[in-house]
Amino acid sequence: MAKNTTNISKDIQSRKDIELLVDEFYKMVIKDDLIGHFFTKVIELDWDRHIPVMYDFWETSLLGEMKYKGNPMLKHIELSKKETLKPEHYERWLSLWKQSIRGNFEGEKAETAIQRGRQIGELMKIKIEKYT
Ligand code: HEM
Repeated sequence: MAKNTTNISKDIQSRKDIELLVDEFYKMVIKDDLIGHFFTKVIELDWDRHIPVMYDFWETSLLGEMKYKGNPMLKHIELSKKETLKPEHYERWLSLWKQSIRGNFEGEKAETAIQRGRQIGELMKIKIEKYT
């Protein structure tokens, strides 16, 4: 059998794994024709601040380290007031999230990460419709 030279077949287990995942995700996001501009034009993100927040968010969600203390719903309600978040935006977000997970990890946490992304996205859609 060919030697596995990638880290596929390894589950998400550490902060380092989360960092790799989030970095891979954002590499795709900023180039994306449908949602990239939310991060580069609608909000001119301070990446040095935003990226560690995302590491903390996913570390909290997947590894149970209670590092993230923000309110993502509120952030996206405010975002959607600037440019409406539509179903196709959530779909693309989820599709990129899935690609970055499936391309790098495999296992229980990897599946949980996909489920969480989907569930939180669904919840955002409902809340944003209600509050914008
Ligand atoms: C339509 C899809 C989405 C778009 C276009 C989007 C875009 C953005 C943008 C532009 C920000 C920065 C907001 C700011 O700092 O003012 C942000 C923050 C964030 N997003 Fe999303 N997002 C989407 C979906 C999601 C989903 C489904 C999740 C979670 C599973 C998520 C988690 C977060 C978190 C945790 C933050 C950081 C909030 C904070 O600073 O405390 N996003 N998003």
